[in-house]
Amino acid sequence: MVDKKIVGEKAAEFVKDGMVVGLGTGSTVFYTIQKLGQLVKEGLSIKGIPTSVQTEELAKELGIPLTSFSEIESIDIAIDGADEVNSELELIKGGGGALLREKIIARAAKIFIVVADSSKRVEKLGAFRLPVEVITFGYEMTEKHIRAIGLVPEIRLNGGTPFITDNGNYIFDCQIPEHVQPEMLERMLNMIPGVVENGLFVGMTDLVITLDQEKNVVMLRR
Ligand SMILES: O=C[C@H](O)[C@H](O)[C@H](O)COP(=O)(O)O
Repeated sequence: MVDKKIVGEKAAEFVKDGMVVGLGTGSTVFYTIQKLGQLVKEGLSIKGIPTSVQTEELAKELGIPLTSFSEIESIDIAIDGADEVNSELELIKGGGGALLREKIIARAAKIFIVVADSSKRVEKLGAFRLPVEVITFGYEMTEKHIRAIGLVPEIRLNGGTPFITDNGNYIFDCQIPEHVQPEMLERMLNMIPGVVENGLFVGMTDLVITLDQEKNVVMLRR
């Protein structure tokens, strides 16, 4: 909890007056958003673009002005959490089900910052099952195709029924093969009809804000 707060709040230092800011989703970036809410109250002028309904509600509660893609040309900075980060700054995201909007916003951002306590740092991606967002039509067939490329998918449930994303889709949480290149897997999955997006973020992260064993803030750059 404390670790998430330290890295989350640190990221707010990168946000400057006048910026359009991609607001991520989850319990780490929660602290960034809280801090930004405080700075806005103190006079910081920014526009947020949220990656989920949950974050939109939080930002509204905190008084952070929001914008949308119909009003902006680009995003100056996006800040988000991650479920796993490797040494190449490749990520698995989507534990909270927000991966699709998160990837759209990360891709649109000039700078993409990840806030991740040390528990998220891994040598190899994959201990955390990879979230894959699929449309509901034909999802049984989509599952077979995902299985056919070597993954072991399991539909995400919420109280016994399929979890529904903010976009009205389902999520398969997938065990991924032991020796797989994240970039190749990201592409292969997105070629399957019915797959909308997957939680591999490759070549997108500019900076990871994390902690070392002594709890000092560490910046990992690409
Ligand atoms: O869909 C959720 C997002 O990808 C989150 O950024 C990710 O799950 C990390 O969340 P947390 O900071 O709560 O561990």
